[in-house]
Amino acid sequence: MELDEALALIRRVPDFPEPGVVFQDITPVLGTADAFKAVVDAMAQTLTDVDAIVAIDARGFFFGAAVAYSRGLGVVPVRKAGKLPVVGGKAAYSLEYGTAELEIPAGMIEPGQRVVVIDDVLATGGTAAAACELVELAEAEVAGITVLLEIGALGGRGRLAGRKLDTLLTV
Ligand SMILES: O=P(O)(O)OC[C@H]1O[C@H](OP(=O)(O)OP(=O)(O)O)[C@H](O)[C@@H]1O
Ligand SMILES: Nc1ncnc2[nH]cnc12
Repeated sequence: MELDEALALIRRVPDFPEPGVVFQDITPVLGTADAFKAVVDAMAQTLTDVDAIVAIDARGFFFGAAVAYSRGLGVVPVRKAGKLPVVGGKAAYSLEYGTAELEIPAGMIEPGQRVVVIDDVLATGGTAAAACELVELAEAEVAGITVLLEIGALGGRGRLAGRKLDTLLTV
């Protein structure tokens, strides 16, 4: 399947999870074998010199794990607070529809490693910026951020200024 056809499967759901938000639902991309492959392959091609992948809880796990597997890399889950048994660092952040805290597992990233952060959607950039903060807290380098979909009007790209940012689609 062509990448464009795969990306066209993303559904826009008005007023979810709260009034005024247009939710970009990537579920049909996950559930359609050819689309999932097209998207994962395209995300994997954005990586250059990389030692590890950080994938963001929860939707980022699908893409981060698949990209890591396809590139022969490990995947480090950055999780919503309270889910990891051994925590290396914590960062609070706000996103389009709320606030939360992310945690990185201890000892999974070596100082100096080049790490790419992977997620499904970039909106305000709060989540991705927090994940980058955690990578840098581990004294590793953020080699890039790769997302499937960027919501341009919410300014996430500006929040990540100076970093390598790859997105397959901007709406
Ligand atoms: O750029 P931002 O404004 O920070 O928003 C983007 C984040 O929002 C969504 O996650 P959500 O917290 O809804 O969690 P989920 O993946 O568990 O559904 C999405 O998967 C990104 O991680
Ligand atoms: N509008 C949106 N759709 C899907 N995921 C999101 N994360 C933050 N804003 C979002």
